[in-house]
Amino acid sequence: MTTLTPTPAIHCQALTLEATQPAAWWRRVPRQRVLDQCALNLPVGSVTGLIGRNGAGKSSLIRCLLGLTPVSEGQARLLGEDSAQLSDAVRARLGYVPQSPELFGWMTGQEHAEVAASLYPGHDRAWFEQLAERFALPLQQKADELAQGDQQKLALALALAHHPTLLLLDEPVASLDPLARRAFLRTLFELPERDGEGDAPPRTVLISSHLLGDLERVVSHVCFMQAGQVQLMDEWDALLEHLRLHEVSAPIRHAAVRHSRATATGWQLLVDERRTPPPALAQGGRGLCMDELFDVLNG
Ligand SMILES: Nc1ncnc2c1ncn2[C@@H]1O[C@H](COP(=O)(O)OP(=O)(O)OP(=O)(O)O)[C@@H](O)[C@H]1O
Repeated sequence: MTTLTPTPAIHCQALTLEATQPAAWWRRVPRQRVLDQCALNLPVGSVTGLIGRNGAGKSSLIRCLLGLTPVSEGQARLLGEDSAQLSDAVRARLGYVPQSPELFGWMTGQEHAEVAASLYPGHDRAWFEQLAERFALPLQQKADELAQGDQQKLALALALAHHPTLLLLDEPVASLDPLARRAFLRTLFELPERDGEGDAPPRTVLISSHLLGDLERVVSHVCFMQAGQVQLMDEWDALLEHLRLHEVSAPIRHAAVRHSRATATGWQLLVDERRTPPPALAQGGRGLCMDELFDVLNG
């Protein structure tokens, strides 16, 4: 009997984007590749935090996944279709919020909703208005007159209003105040249940953010990026359970050591207990929160 593997919501392999401009003079090592052989497999219903330092390649990856930036090599698939040739049916199931909201400055929130309704057959006006109320968003004001955070809220409400099956959010909460951030993250969490009713597939979310405390509360998976590469991609609960930080005097090379870095007093090793560590690393060590893991991976 053959077992069918469900189609992932996002799949990419060997995704590479060559830099089109010369490397900046201030970079010590000229960067030829904005993305370098990125591979991802995000199951339907997952909420994945995309994490990395400024310039790691998060926005570029999201744009390549969406087919907005043509890749130099490799392939990406969203909801089972090639990103470079998405059908209208798949486009109608996507929600995207770019880092800087793309709004029409002269139009009010209500007018934006009318445009969204003409583009997305599934646009749900009542849900859009509920979201606006939840985010305390003034819908009668022109986008140009909205504060930066309110512009971001409008972009979020518009992206959520047609109940997308797959949401790609590029630093969606960076300008939101703590109340609005909590309201948004609560909404994000509620959505799969809401759409899980009936026959609708659960929602998949890829969200980039530097607010790791927030991400830690909502994600099922994490993808750490560094210098255009996927550094670590896994289920967050599995990393919490199996990844341990060991402080040692000398580095140890072993398949269980996922990352090592020198410190002032010795070495820090990130050890994955699922890979049968050597005796010296089989016990001890300590678990890490997302902030600490970020520090170790980028230190
Ligand atoms: N077409 C291009 N040619 C050359 N360099 C590029 C190109 N596109 C992006 N870059 C550079 O690649 C790097 C990755 O940019 P990107 O915006 O994807 O990073 P990011 O992880 O989203 O950063 P941030 O957290 O600051 O938003 C940056 O240094 C950017 O300037």
